[in-house]
Amino acid sequence: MSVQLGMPQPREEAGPALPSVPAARPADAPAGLADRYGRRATDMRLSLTDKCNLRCTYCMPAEGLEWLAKQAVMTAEEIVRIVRIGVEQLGVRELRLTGGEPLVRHDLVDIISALRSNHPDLPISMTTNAVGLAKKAAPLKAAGLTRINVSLDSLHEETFTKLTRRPFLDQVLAGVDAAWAAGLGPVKLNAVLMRGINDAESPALLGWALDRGYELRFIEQMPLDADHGWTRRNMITAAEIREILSAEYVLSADPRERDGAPAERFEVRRRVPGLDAGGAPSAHGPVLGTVGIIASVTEPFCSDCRRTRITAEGKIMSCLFSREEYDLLGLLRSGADDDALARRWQDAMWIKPKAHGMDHVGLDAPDFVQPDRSMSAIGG
Ligand SMILES: Nc1nc2c(ncn2[C@@H]2O[C@H](COP(=O)(O)OP(=O)(O)OP(=O)(O)O)[C@@H](O)[C@H]2O)c(=O)[nH]1
Ligand SMILES: C[S@@+](CC[C@H](N)C(=O)[O-])C[C@H]1O[C@@H](n2cnc3c(N)ncnc32)[C@H](O)[C@@H]1O
Ligand code: SF4
Ligand code: SF4
Repeated sequence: MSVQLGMPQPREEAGPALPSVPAARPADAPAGLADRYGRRATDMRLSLTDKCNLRCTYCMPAEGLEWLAKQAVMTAEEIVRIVRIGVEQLGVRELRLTGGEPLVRHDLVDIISALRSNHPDLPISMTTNAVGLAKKAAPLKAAGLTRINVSLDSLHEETFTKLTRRPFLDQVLAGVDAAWAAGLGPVKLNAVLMRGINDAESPALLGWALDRGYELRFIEQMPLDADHGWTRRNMITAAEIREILSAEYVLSADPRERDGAPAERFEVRRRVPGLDAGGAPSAHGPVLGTVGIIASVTEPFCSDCRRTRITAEGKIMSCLFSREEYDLLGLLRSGADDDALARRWQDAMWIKPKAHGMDHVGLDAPDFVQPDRSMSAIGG
């Protein structure tokens, strides 16, 4: 779909009317990427590609999903310029590279080197499925990548293959270890729990991660799958996750500040028979590590959201569930200067929805409309 410069680009799907004409950003609006609800985005999530070599059931369809044309995707130079504007003019304080699968970009190492040379102190992390990471972890570290998050839903080949529709578990495990060995820690792992598929494996997956010093996070499935198969009733909730884990572990609030993070962190101790019925942590059980729970659906964290997203084709998405996108790359390619690009970005962020793409919280609300893009195409 071609995009008109300066105009919000409504998604094409049928559904309830889009929000009314956005309020203009007032002249006295706070600096940076502020919005109408008093939040300020300092965490930039940039999608390097819409392509992926896995097809996770909660994200992509089994087949199909046309890739963007090569010329529609931001080049390395364009990415570097957009990040520079974000950091130098708009208060971006951390950068997350995502996709699609960032590792499928052949110029990934060059992009990271260029970003690092412009921004010596910027935390630059990457979220990846780790297929092919074993060979690339050391070069990525050398180029200046700070740390890495890996998606790993199961340690069982059959379950892994069922969920990702590809038989690459060994490669992913090798990638996780290589990331650790290369110094890309702390290594965080993401597991989306799917009822009847990998939910029962969650305590074992946690034990495996704790043994190795990886920080595992369990994620509530969001309605961002290309197949539109998500239902509120079928998803595994944060409360259920805590319940499943409590058979083997005692979780207690991590005293560290959450600081706008999607994951609520818990310290983990092994459950010792004889603990009180409320599961109070045993004075005897040592803390084995932490686990995170990302409860976007049942315990949303939108009121403290600090994220701004740029899709692989250079569109600004103020929210993961935005139904409106603003074209930054088109403006850049038209010859606009940095100030004009910064203003466009600020305008787009000013009208960031309150939560979940709407003016109220609720992925299960009757007026929620699932974006027609899958998570892979938005940039998770
Ligand atoms: N609702 C919502 N969920 C998000 C958003 N960003 C990420 N998530 C969810 O959080 C999960 C983990 O994201 P990651 O890319 O690993 O990064 P993170 O947890 O945000 O960041 P770190 O803990 O700092 O590494 C994703 O798989 C999504 O399910 C967001 O903006 N909104
Ligand atoms: C879209 S992927 C992109 C990066 C990389 N391909 C990966 O899988 O890590 C980013 C994150 O989104 C998560 N994700 C994808 N679809 C999701 C959904 N429907 N609900 C919740 N998280 C989802 C994945 O588990 C992954 O951790
Ligand atoms: S983008 Fe990430 S979550 Fe989506 S299919 Fe690829 S590996 Fe799976
Ligand atoms: S759903 Fe939107 S507002 Fe809520 S945390 Fe995610 S990006 Fe932020």
